[in-house]
Amino acid sequence: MFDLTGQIAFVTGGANGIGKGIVEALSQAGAFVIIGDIDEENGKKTAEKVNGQYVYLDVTNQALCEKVVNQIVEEHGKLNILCSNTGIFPQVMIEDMTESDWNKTIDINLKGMFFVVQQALKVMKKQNYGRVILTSSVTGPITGYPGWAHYGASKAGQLGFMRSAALEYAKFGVTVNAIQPGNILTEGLKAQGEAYLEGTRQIVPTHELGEPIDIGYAAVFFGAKETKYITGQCIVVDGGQILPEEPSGIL
Ligand SMILES: NC(=O)C1=CN([C@@H]2O[C@H](COP(=O)(O)OP(=O)(O)OC[C@H]3O[C@@H](n4cnc5c(N)ncnc54)[C@H](O)[C@@H]3O)[C@@H](O)[C@H]2O)C=CC1
Ligand SMILES: CC(=O)C(C)=O
Repeated sequence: MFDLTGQIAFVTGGANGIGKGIVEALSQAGAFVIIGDIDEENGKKTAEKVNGQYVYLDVTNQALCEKVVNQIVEEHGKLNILCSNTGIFPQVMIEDMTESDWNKTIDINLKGMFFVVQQALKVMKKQNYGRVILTSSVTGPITGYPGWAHYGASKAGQLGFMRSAALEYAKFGVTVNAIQPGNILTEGLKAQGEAYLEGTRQIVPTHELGEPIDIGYAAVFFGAKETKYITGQCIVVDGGQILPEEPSGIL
């Protein structure tokens, strides 16, 4: 079950953090994984670790997204799985938020996702097969957090995009699904500061932050040929963070 041997997978933002966890899980399941990231040093290291491949990719560059996806197909003959995972989450309160703050987060998280997914969907439609997996978040679609209004909007926007994409491509054997991580210990999350991390440990029922591989296993599930009848859906991977109705529900 869930054997990805022979599958070609592309993971954006795969050099570090959650993307790296996705790369490792897909690779463990047998896929050949290509990492697209602006971080060349760590991208190459991660690729080496899984006997995969690194390619420079800035998801805000539409022409580059097209070129990279086409190069993957030229070199490997196909693209079975796309994990659109790149994202940033700087905190800034609404009153202080500049147009540039807003644009940067939306450009990377939402427009960048569109640029990559659009190219992959074209290829997958021709193949009559594909698995597109977005890394969204609980933040935006389900929860909020001070300083993450632009971020939450980008992550909720991804799910809006996903539902229409799932409908447009269902008859071509392509599924489009999303993972909604809670708090996963990555460099990006560490940048929020120790007080944030400790506060979060207290409100997650497991009292632990997630590991990148926890998201990777959900990506394997959505990436498998067996999950062909699931499209336009989300899996929350958050250690139960969004469940309690009030604080005494956290034991
Ligand atoms: N860490 C967490 O708790 C959560 C993270 N997420 C989402 O998971 C995804 C990954 O987050 P983390 O691993 O925590 O972040 P991270 O900051 O640890 O890693 C992000 C990766 O994206 C790459 N990247 C940044 N800008 C790029 C660009 N323009 N083009 C290509 N690559 C670029 C970075 O080089 C890095 O490798 C993001 O979409 C984030 O919103 C969602 C929920 C929770
Ligand atoms: C960064 C993020 O989406 C969190 C912590 O939910």
